[in-house]
Amino acid sequence: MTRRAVVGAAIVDDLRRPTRLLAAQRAEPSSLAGGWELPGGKVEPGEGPIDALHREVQEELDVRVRLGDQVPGPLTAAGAAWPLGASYAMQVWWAEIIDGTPEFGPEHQAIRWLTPDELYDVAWLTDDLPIVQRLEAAFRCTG
Ligand SMILES: Nc1nc2c([nH]c(=O)n2[C@H]2C[C@H](O)[C@@H](COP(=O)(O)OP(=O)(O)OP(=O)(O)O)O2)c(=O)[nH]1
Repeated sequence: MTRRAVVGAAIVDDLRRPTRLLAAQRAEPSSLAGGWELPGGKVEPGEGPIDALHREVQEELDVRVRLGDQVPGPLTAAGAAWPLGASYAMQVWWAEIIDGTPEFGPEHQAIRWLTPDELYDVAWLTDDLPIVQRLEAAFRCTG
C-alpha cells in the first residue's frame, strides 16, 4: 500500500546554530487535538513536497521559511520519510523563518519555541517522537 505524502517543517531559530524548535499543538481532528506536531500537512496531487511545505507553513503560521537539509527518516522508498501510522509518510526539512512572526491559525491551539531541554515538555503525537529524538541529536551536536 502506498502511503499518502505529508511534509513537516522542523522550524528552528537559526539553521546554522539552532537553539529553539517550533512546535504546534493541533486543534483538530478530535483524535489528534491537543497533540503537538511539526507544522506541515498533506502534499496535494501534482504538487512537489517542497512547494507543499512552503504552502503549509504560510497557511498555518503566516510566515515564509528558508529550508535547510532534509531530516531523513527510515522510509527510503518514500524519499526518506518518517512513518505516520500505516497510511502516511512524512518528509521533514529543517527550516528557519525569513519573513513574518509565526501566528497560529485554526489548525492549531498553541505554538511554542522549545529549547533542547524543553523538547519533551509537550505531548508530541506518538509518531513524531522518533523524529524529535533525531532533531534532539542534531541540536546537541551543533548547540
Ligand atoms: N502536519 C503534521 N501532521 C502530522 C504530524 N505527525 C502526525 O502524525 N501527523 C499526521 C496528522 C494527520 O493525520 C496527517 C497530516 O495531516 P494534516 O491534517 O496536517 O494535513 P493538512 O494540513 O493537509 O490537512 P487537511 O487539509 O487534510 O485537513 O499526519 C506532524 O508532525 N505534522
